[in-house]
Amino acid sequence: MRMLLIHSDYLEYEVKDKALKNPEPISDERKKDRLDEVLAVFISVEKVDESNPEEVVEKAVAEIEDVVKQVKAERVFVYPFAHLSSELASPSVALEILQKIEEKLKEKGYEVKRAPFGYYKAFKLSCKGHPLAELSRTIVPEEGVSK
Ligand SMILES: NCC(=O)N[C@H]1[C@@H](O)[C@H](n2cnc3c(N)ncnc32)O[C@@H]1CO
Repeated sequence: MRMLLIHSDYLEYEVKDKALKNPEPISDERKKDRLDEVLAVFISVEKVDESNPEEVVEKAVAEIEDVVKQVKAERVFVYPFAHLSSELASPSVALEILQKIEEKLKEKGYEVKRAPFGYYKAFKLSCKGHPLAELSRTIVPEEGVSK
């Protein structure tokens, strides 16, 4: 999994078109959305993640929480982003992992939104520009260790 984390004044998106034959079904209110004072987390789920999705979710949540605390972000935007890797996981596995990341962060008490999966989206982002405002993380499951 590859993550690009941008501490932002805001992130807003608008769904434009389907990018997959069967994108995630979404309600009207999720066609456009915005969060202010947010840690935007752009995530490419990778093929290697399919060997242990649970472990990858756990590690991703830990990394996101670590950055949230460092930058003192007030909320998190999980953003599916298929452009950080050339070894992408299947859409079904990727969506499941992204939904689990959202769920676990909410369980920890964070205010979280997740941008719709399987669409082309317009987005606006205002990066805060401080030294920790732009970070990347790579997460891989342990070799052959399955729970
Ligand atoms: N910018 C627009 C876009 O990326 N659209 C992507 C993601 O929303 C989603 N997607 C598909 N596979 C993946 C994956 N492995 N990881 C993350 N997202 C994925 O499906 C769209 C087409 O690839």
